[in-house]
Amino acid sequence: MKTAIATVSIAGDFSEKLSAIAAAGFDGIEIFENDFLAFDRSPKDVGRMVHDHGLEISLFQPFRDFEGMPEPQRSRTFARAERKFDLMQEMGADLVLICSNVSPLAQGGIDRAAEDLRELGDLAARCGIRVGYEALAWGRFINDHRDAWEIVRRADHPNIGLILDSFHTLARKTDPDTIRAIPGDKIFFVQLADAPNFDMDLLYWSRHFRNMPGEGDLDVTGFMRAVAATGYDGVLSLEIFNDQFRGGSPKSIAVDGYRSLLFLMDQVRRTESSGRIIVPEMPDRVPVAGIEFVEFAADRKEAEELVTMLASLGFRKTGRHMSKDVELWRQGGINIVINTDPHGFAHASYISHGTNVCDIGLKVADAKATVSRAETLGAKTFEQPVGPGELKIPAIRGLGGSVIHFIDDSKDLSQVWETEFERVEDGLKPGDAGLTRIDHIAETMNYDEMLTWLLFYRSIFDTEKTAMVDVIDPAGLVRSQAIENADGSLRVTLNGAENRKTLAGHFISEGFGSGIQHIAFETGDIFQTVKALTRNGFTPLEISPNYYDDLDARFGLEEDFLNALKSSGILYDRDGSGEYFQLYSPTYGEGFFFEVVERRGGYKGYGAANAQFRIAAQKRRFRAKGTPAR
Ligand SMILES: O=C(O)c1ccc(O)c(O)c1
Ligand SMILES: [Mg+2]
Repeated sequence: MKTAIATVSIAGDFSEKLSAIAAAGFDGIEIFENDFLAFDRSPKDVGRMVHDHGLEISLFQPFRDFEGMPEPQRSRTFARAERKFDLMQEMGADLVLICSNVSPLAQGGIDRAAEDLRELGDLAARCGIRVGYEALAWGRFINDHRDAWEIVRRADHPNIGLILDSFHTLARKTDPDTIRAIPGDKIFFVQLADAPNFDMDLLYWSRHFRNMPGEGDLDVTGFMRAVAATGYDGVLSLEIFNDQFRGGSPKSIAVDGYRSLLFLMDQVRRTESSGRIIVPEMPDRVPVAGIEFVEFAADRKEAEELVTMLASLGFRKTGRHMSKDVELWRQGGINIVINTDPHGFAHASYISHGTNVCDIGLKVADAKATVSRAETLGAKTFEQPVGPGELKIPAIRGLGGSVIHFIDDSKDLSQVWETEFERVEDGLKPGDAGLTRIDHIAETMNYDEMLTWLLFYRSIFDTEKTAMVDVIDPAGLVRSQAIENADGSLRVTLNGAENRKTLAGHFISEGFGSGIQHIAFETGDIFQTVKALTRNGFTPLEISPNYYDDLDARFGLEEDFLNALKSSGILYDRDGSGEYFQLYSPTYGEGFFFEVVERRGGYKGYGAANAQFRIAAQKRRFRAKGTPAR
């Protein structure tokens, strides 16, 4: 498989783009003509620069408004094409993209267009150039790949072929399986892009909101399966027009792009065996069976406050590490590790972020295979020296430089707690609060980073994404989207802050980076949990009484039930299949907090409708504590 990416997809000037694209592992680039025109080096120099980066020019594009022009524009158009062919020869490009005509002067007619292309084919052949014809979704007469193919078929010229672009096909809801009938050798090039499912003008949608395959809602996999079935084994190229990417980090956008292509092709290979597209071998997406632990980095003093909160939530200290200053706190199936050791990764994480969740452990079937897939997809592996009595646990880097460890059922890893920790009695008497497992972890990041982490989780783990929801903070918008597996044993919410004044934005700026901002524990009975928490001295976040009036108005709740919610500060939601109860801890440090949830029936969400009221309450509490208003 040869991979490429269009220069429009990435921020920076032409040479920055090239460096980022080459470093990410692509074989080639599509030179978007304006990127060349804006650059002040000759076509020859550009060709040399591309070559010096170990890349090839896979495509030069776009040539606009070609087919179906009346005279005198027609002759002008052919003269313009000839000039561009000269330019391409100097650059060392041998494939040009012609997109379907959008000019008001254009005349329709499949045969007229086919004749124009045939004539252009002769001109191109003399220059050693091939021409690919692409239907823009908003083309004046040609806006469907089936019509573009019919024109190419009738042009019947070895130098004229078809260019497919997943966006144009899928945005118009054209069945991608219609591609299966096209001979693979007449498809000269394939462009790939995904997009979120918006109902908007096609051109505007395409020019501003495309994203990497796997980041959006289009069936790019279905499209690519159909392409693979034709026997096409040419270049797969990303052509992503995206406002955010234009201002993003060239390096990280390029890395995401490469990851998205590998992810896509790996999926295609598993479902379309007749295809001829070669992808590096990797294990399939990894099913996760749950969160085995979360680890906090802290110093001893700050750990005290954290431990007090955990104890009030019903956790007990059950283990002390054999050789390090590390404690294990447990309740139900939840393991919380508190690492105050003055050496190693956790300490480094504490130094740069303050007290924070520096590490999570995921339960998987095969920890080594998990790292192998992640590594093939460009994730960074993590290792640190193994101390006396410690196990070597496979790990990768996650959000904000944190670590994700993988625990499987192999003999040593499944015994990690018994091997590395000695049992202790904490001498405390807090009652167990009935917390059973981690329902979800919530990661906060800059909005610009959200797609990166969405793709990270979706490509490595067998997970899907939920729809994006808006969370209203009094100081701005935070967008939230969850990644989850089918049985709910892994749920991660990604929360993208657009500014620093929101609770989420404040957490990022004061914690020096993205990270886990809250952890939600599950209980089987929230009212019993509240009783235990009260006995343990836990004070929940207080919610405005106005919220409960509205709950009653919306759901018509029993008076006793409503009062029970209100007196305990429990937030409530309902969907078609079940109910959801949420209780919050006060915030800790720069805005970290715990949540307790109960799901009844098949409730699927995360209480998005309640988030605004929770945030307002948290901000009120910040102010009451005398912390500056935020
Ligand atoms: O938006 C455009 O004009 C445009 C140009 C070239 C393409 O390949 C494309 O998909 C869109
Ligand atoms: Mg295109």
